[in-house]
Amino acid sequence: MAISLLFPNPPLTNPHSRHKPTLPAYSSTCGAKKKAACIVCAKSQDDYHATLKALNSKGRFPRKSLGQHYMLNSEINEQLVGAANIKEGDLVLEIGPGTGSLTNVLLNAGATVLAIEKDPHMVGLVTERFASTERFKVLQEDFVKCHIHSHMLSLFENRNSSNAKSAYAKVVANIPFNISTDVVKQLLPMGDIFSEVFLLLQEETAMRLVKPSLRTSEYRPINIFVNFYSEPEYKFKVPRTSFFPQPNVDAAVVTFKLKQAIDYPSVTSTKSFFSMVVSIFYGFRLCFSSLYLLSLNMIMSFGTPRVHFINNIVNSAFNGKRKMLRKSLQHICTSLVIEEALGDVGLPATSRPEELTLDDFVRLHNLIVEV
Ligand SMILES: C[S@@+](CC[C@H](N)C(=O)[O-])C[C@H]1O[C@@H](n2cnc3c(N)ncnc32)[C@H](O)[C@@H]1O
Repeated sequence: MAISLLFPNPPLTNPHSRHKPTLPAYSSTCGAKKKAACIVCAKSQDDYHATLKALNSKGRFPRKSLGQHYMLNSEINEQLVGAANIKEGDLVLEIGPGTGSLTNVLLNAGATVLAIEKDPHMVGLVTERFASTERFKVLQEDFVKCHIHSHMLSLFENRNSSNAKSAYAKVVANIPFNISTDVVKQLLPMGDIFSEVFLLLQEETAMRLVKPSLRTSEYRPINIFVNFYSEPEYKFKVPRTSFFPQPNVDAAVVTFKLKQAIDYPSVTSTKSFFSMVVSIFYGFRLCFSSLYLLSLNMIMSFGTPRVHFINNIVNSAFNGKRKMLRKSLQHICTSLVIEEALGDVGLPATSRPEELTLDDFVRLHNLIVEV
């Protein structure tokens, strides 16, 4: 009883506050709907009380630094798993399982789930919760730093091939909002591993990634990146009241259908293409050999060169200024050559980066950059 006074539903107390109330033991029955029943405990349902009970069992409070906003609405988890069309035998990567509410729905759909969770207490919680199934594995790692490509490859190798339905895995996750861009940048170039990525993101981020308009300040190099590697789609809005603790913003589910390397836009070099995109947007004067050295440096430090290289390029791009292309590309060739190339692409000589589509960037790159 006391717990509902401390955290009325919807919660009035901010559990991210420094003045944390003590959580008393919660002892009521959960009264689950059969649809969302846990594969371990047929009565469990991941609603408000079950989530508090789970956190309480480990003496945990949601941590803001880990973006811990837990999903209280099983219907949304069902909708997310339904949108991802998860079937028996599918291999799914989940980032941040938390108390395991989404994991539970994925497992119930017949998936084998690899979860990456940073918080050791949550790792303990889901390990116990799903101890009875061999279709669940959790690694205590920071997703931003982990070698997800090699984890997935070894999972594919160890998978019982008779059970495997697809040569590709999917990503289905309610991720912490603060690592959204890192997750997107890391996963989208992995079309050799994943067919689709389904993410619950902050709604504003979802709109920026999926529906940026040309000629607006929302249009950025990350949009070129997203469309280069995937076909993004906005699925549905998730109101902030679905989470505990309630965030200050609404969320949305987006999907990225990953392209195979053979379907990437035809550029002579991915490296020089993204370098050029950044140069165009922000007028950097780094020559490609400097960028190449930078990428070698990253090979040494991180081990996954291509992704981290591009991460760096796109990250840098967020901080710059916008200029006309004939100015920002002067370190590559003369204004005259740039104006001619723009003409060949069918664009005015005064074009600015936010006026170019992905296809325009590709054509321009292939006209002016000698690799
Ligand atoms: C928004 S909560 C979602 C929890 C759960 N999936 C749900 O729907 O209720 C995000 C989860 O990601 C975990 N997390 C935060 N940062 C992480 C990181 N860098 N790598 C892996 N997991 C992380 C948090 O501990 C938390 O469990």
